[in-house]
Amino acid sequence: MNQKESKLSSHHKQEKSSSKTDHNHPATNGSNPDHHSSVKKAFREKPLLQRFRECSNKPRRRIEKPTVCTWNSEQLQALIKTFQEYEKAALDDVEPTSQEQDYQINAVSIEKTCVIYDHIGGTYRTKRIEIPLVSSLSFITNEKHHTSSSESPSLPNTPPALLSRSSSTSSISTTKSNTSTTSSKATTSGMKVKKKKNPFMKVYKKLKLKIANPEKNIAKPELIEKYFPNLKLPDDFVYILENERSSKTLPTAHNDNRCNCTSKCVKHECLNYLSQVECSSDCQCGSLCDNKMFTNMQYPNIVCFYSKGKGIGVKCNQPIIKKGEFITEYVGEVISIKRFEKRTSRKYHKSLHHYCMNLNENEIIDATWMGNIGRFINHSCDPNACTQVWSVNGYDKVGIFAIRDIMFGEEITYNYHFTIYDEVSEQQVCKCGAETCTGVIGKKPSSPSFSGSSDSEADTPDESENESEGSPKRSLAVSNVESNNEPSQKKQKIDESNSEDDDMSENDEYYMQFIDSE
Ligand SMILES: C[S@@+](CC[C@H](N)C(=O)[O-])C[C@H]1O[C@@H](n2cnc3c(N)ncnc32)[C@H](O)[C@@H]1O
Repeated sequence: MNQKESKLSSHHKQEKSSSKTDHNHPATNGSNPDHHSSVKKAFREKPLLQRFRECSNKPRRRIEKPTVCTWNSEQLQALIKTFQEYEKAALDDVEPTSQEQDYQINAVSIEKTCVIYDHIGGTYRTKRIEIPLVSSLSFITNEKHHTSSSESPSLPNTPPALLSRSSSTSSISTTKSNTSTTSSKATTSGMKVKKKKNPFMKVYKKLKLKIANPEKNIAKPELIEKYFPNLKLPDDFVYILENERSSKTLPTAHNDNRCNCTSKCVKHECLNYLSQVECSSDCQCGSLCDNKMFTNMQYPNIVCFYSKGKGIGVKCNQPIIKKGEFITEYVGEVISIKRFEKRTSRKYHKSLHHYCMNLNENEIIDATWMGNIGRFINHSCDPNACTQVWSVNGYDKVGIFAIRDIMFGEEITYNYHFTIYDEVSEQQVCKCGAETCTGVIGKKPSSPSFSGSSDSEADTPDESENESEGSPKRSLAVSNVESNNEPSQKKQKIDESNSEDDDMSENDEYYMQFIDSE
């Protein structure tokens, strides 16, 4: 315990013992008015110097107004580091046990601002952090820490907050801030080891963003842990299970999607399956229907990993994924072409990675901000998987299927058939490493404006091949589904009466803020 802390704790002890005496001793009973006035009188009669000494010796609680510091998002990492160091120092004072644990520190901003509020050696320090909306931080340290048997367990109803191992010497709070950055109201929070709450749920609820049913559609932390065993989910990304439709597309009628199977739908035999249509819930084969891969999310065991030079990738985590097997759906936000063009022209210029996938002639799947494991699958010029558009309950969906056997540990890839949709953007350098690598991902369309059409020809290398590794090229691109798997379904109707595509959606506003805050 440092000097300040020991001083403080002795003050507290004195204070505690004196207050105990005050309340228990009949002569000092605070409810006795005669006693009060006689004490006051005696005090007043003492010489000034003695009165002063008595007052200054009296233990006083230090109440310091928290000072508010503003932190931008870049300083956040440093802040967390400081905080971790502080935690380590504080923990040295705690009785050690043999326990070794991993500690997770989380910070989630609910409304732009998160306040870290800690208390060291009797001094309060409050730090306000400005984090982009719906941003979370999650740091897992594997360092050995001493743990105290008196360590408090998780605090159940705490708001998403920066969590740390704390003792009585530290506390952390989150704050709600509307538009003002100066007024803040701290609420108490506490430490927790490996908190299992899903932070995005609260964030999304608070911000009223367009996730129609967050309870149902936002993945549970367990699932995220499964897919990202040694990686952290990007801070600005929400893992969703099904497409979110911000475009007003109506489903096509699908009650005529009855297959001819009599007792059991078997893949490659079921007529629906062969025409890339998933059987609906009213399939006569009931629970024996084997053609509900999208709805039942029948994905093999796959995981994300760091794929050198390409960012995050996805690999096979089971002995084999058989040729033809469904791997995953490409899930994201389904938006109209118009909205896609707006977003790309205004927001995605700075993006290093691209997550837009052509769905049909009206719609794009944008997995930039929300999506599933499908959005992490990388491109290869010699891929082992492909994309197909299927009709699922009247809606188009993109599935990723194995085109050959994929063995354990092998990276799953498909050919993006990227279309670069403006004249200024550069093509991305391809680092797939295949013998047949064309050098770049996709090529520019002949027309400068985005047509949404698929370009399935082999990509051709150009002078960008010689681009140095250190300066990644930025491009604006959209992936295209394999041309031989063009949507087999009926055209989907846009609900004209309710189309708001010219307006900024709530999500768009959020994205703008996010980009602006970078
Ligand atoms: C759909 S994302 C794939 C996931 C991405 N790697 C990530 O970390 O989020 C597509 C982006 O990944 C990168 N990428 C995918 N395949 C690549 C490849 N073969 N070579 C270089 N970059 C690749 C590109 O930046 C591309 O725009």
